Amino acid sequence: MSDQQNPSVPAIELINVSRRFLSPDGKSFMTLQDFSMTVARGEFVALVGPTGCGKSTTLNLITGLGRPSSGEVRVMGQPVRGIDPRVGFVFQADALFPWRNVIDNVAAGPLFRGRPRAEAYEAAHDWIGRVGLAKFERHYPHQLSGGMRKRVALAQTFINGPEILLMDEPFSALDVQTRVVMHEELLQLWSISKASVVFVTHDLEEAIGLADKVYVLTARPATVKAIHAIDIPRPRVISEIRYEPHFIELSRTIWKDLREEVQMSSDDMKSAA
Ligand SMILES: Nc1ncnc2c1ncn2[C@@H]1O[C@H](COP(=O)(O)OP(=O)(O)OP(=O)(O)O)[C@@H](O)[C@H]1O
Repeated sequence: MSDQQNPSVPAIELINVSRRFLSPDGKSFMTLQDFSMTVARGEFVALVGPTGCGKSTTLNLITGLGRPSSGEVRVMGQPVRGIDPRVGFVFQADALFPWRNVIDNVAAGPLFRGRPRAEAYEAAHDWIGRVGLAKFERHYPHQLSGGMRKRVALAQTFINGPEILLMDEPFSALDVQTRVVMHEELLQLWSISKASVVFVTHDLEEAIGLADKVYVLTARPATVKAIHAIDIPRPRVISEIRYEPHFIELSRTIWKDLREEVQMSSDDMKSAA
């Protein structure tokens, strides 16, 4: 059996990864340093850390958009060498085509991948139904609410059957109630898809509610400060678990780690200003 198919080979591995950038004045600085992370197949990992520490950079290395300065990044046991069709993304900004209606947006991925038109549209119709937008197939993005656009983005991503899903603050622009609805929607889709997820967020409650593991990153250069296993049973009802004593206890413990780094990062920014 090849590494690609072997379920005991992790979906994602970052092994002692460092990433160096040049600042606008030409100085070199480290964003990630000796950063190691393993995401098992079907695992949901959340990354939290102070602003600017290197969370999006980490996702870029997994996508193949960026390359590590040292260390290794592997997807399904193989070194990352470029954009991998098994990887799906959902970012903070919508990636919807404003000139296409909902069904054309959702069908775009399979069409691009060469699926026959009738098949692509049938799958799009199915996915739009699954995210609760059956009555909105002919609407254009500007005619939808922020939450509805996110549902389209989820359908647009899951229709391609990603084995790995990278999410960079996907729900941060939504109001609190819509976010909770989207969390439940995402968990539902994820439980069916069995994708391995890396979810970047500033919101600790969001991280705990969704993830199997929460990685706390240090202030820049980011390295792993702590890994917290979230032993809350699934399926989870996000709107309810956040009031449970164990959830509050986890929040308190993880925030203790995170707070120190947020403080350090804020002090660094002030001294650099
Ligand atoms: N291509 C690049 N060239 C130069 N510097 C970069 C580049 N990409 C990122 N950086 C810098 O690397 C650091 C980490 O950026 P990154 O976007 O990964 O942080 P983040 O943790 O995702 O931030 P936030 O929480 O604010 O979204 C920042 O100082 C950023 O300015």
